[in-house]
Amino acid sequence: TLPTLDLDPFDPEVLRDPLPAHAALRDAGPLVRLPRYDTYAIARYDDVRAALSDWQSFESSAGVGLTNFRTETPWRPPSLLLEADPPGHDAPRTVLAGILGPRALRRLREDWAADAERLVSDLLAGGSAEVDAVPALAEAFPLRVFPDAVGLGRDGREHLLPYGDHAFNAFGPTDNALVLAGNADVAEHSGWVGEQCRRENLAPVGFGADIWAAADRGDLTHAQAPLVVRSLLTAGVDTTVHGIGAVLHALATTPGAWDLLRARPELVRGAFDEAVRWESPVQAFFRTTVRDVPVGRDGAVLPAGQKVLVFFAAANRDPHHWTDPDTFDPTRDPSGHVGFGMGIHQCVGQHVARLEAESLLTALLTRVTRLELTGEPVRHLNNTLRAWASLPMRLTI
Ligand code: HEM
Ligand SMILES: O=C(O)c1ccc(C2CC2)cc1
Repeated sequence: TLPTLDLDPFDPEVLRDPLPAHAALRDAGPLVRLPRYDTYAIARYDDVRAALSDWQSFESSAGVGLTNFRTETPWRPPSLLLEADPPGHDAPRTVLAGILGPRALRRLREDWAADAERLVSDLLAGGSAEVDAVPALAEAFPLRVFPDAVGLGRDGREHLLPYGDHAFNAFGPTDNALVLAGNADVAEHSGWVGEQCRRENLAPVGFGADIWAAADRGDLTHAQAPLVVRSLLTAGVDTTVHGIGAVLHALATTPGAWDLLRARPELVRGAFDEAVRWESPVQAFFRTTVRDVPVGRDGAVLPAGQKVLVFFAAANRDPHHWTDPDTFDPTRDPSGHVGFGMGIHQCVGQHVARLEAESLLTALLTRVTRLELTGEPVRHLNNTLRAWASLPMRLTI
């Protein structure tokens, strides 16, 4: 029989410190039963990679949360990328990959660097500064550059973070406290987000306009276009906010890391990916088995029609794959990490995330000689996101 853990991965205390639970899952075996939710978990690096690469056996179109779209109603119309499989997944993915690809982002590099310098310069106008790096940097920078890059209007942008936070909570159990708390305001946030996806509400230049132009070219249908814009608004804000929070926390708490990056700016992009590996802002997503599928090499078989939680975060700290996995090492080569996923659903916005982080970190590294915590960091709990609510820091010039 399969190893079983009476673990609730969505328990607030597990969300606050998931590392012991991830270690227990890896130690228990390649496939572990979680009877709490009548589901399963895969946490070892090799088995996570295998599951993510085998989209035919592990589908996304039944949803990547606990809710099984085959038998339950999703809280919002399913994503045409995240909650779709080939062939339906193919066109929206190809369109977004072109719009968010490294070449397409070249035109943003200069503006985002200048905007990061302005943000940092304002922050340091009075010399060294004590800030909460979450609102002042991790939230402020993405919310300055990404809505403009999408082509959103000025008003209502305060809906973006709470909408995304609820969306990420809603991948968990829909009756848990975090989801219930979010239900109160979700209609308002969701209504605003839906409005912004309409062609007439998007600027003539930006990712949104590019999506509608793809529909004009016939690469998408016009009915699909707003949902593809919605994907950007759902996936593109909270993730980068918490990715930047993670790398700032990692740099402030790893002796010598800040000095190293000031001396070797070519390490900046790798350091962000190392932070995405180390912290895994997106912790885990579900898949649903299409057939009975073997997992691991000890004969375990996952029955068809089952939801299984695929733990990116646990794989990213698997000692059988990574040397000294719990250490944030900006000189490590983090390639192969699954913090952006792996396979056909691998993050299509990863280049946007990297450019945002690189722009802000470069502006900070140029001006700040020392980055340190001045108080206890505070976690922001979410069913899917690993996040900081507060990072009290001193930026010394
Ligand atoms: C640090 C920041 C980010 C992290 C950690 C992250 C993480 C991920 C992960 C783990 C997946 C795979 C989901 C799966 O396998 O089911 C994914 C997919 C996706 N991400 Fe990101 N993401 C980030 C930033 C972004 C940004 C900035 C955008 C948009 C501009 C974005 C848009 C998407 C979309 C649309 C998908 C679905 C791709 C598909 O299913 O083909 N992400 N992301
Ligand atoms: O397509 C979407 O709506 C979507 C929502 C959330 C994500 C998470 C993985 C970053 C990705 C896509």
